[in-house]
Amino acid sequence: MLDVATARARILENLLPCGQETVALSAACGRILAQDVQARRANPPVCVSAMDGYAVRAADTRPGAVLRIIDEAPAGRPSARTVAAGDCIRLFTGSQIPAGADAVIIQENTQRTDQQVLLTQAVTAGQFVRPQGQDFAQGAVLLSAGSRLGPRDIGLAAAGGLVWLPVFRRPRVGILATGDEILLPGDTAPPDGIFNSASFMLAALLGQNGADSIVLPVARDNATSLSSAFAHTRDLNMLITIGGASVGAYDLVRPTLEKAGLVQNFWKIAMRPGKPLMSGTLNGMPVLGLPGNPVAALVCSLVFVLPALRKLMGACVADTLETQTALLGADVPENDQRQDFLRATLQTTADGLPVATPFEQQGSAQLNILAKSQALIVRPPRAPAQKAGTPCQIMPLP
Ligand SMILES: Nc1nc2c(c(=O)[nH]1)N[C@H]1C(S)=C(S)[C@@H](COP(=O)(O)OP(=O)(O)OC[C@H]3O[C@@H](n4cnc5c(N)ncnc54)[C@H](O)[C@@H]3O)O[C@H]1N2
Ligand code: MOO
Repeated sequence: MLDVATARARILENLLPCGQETVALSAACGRILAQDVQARRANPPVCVSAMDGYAVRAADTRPGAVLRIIDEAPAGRPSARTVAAGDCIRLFTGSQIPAGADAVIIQENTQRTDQQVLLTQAVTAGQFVRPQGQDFAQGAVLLSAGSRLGPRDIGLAAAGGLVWLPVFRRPRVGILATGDEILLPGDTAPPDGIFNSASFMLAALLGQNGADSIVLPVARDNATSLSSAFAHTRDLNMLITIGGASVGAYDLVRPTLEKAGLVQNFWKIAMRPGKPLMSGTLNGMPVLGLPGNPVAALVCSLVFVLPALRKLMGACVADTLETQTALLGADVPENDQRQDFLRATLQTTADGLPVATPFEQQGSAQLNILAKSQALIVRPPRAPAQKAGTPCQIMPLP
């Protein structure tokens, strides 16, 4: 059986971003930038005042100096006058600094009498002046291709005068649950039916991570139903199947996909939960066949589907699984040949160290325990028995 790291690398190696589109600033948060973005103008575009006060020539200022107020220039209404020796212009935070002036004296350090102002202090050249381009110059690269746009990036792009941003398309990911026993939540018959938890869990996870996730109608455990479902996947960027991946007589997903033209990349990996994972391409579209046990489907989604999605979105993906160090909160036994992903709670010691305590029950159908877990403890194949307090690797759960 393939190890987890090799399986991950083989899934990621041939994936390409889904193409580009432009979106308005207001729709760009969370998207991945497809090209570098340059400022259309400098910020600030001209020298502006950082305070409410008077534009002056620093050389004219000293305690007791009296200056003539020759104009008033609110923000957005620059003065056409030039500040000559002995002059000043009334201005406000954000006002353009008028010609001739090189500093701003704040109004608290002045006493105004009609058209004159008495200074109580001197100021130095440049005081309270925001120079043109202080934040960024015209043409400066504000945002780099491949970055995920957050609220602060949107603010920066807006400050640079951008209206539209080039982003990678949101990958369309189809989620196809399979199984004769699978019901929509809310259905009542048959009484032994299993509610489709996995599709809704994965749709939420993928939607939260930038995909357009499409929950497809459940396919039944027969070749006719499965082939008809596969026929409707042509416009997807990735297909995720759930269930029917193992070795039972009704596990028909892989054989039916093969009849439809699947080129198999691999099937079965040394992972718990997640052993029957399958990877391949159907007419060029990446396909991941996840195990039906919903906890296995979720763990495989975190380890394989999310990195694949990031690659389809044009984002950077680390070469290896990203884990953090914690201390074991309980003894764990020797591991077998499968890399283990144990559901665990997280606490913090008085020294601020994270402690991960695995649940006693680790069933791959136990969604209640999954929902109460905060992390997965990642144990390599053949890890020896370890005592509580030993360092371990964890993946925090979203
Ligand atoms: N003889 C063997 N049996 C099994 C093996 C094996 O190696 N030899 N592997 C086991 C492992 S590991 C897993 S994981 C499961 C995976 O099986 P399948 O992918 O074929 O999944 P199903 O049999 O279709 O379903 C398993 C289980 O999950 C429930 N299920 C399925 N889909 C959903 C869904 N969308 N939402 C909620 N629950 C779902 C289904 O009812 C079953 O109970 O195989 C082991 N067997
Ligand atoms: O490894 Mo299977 O994937 O849950 O039990």
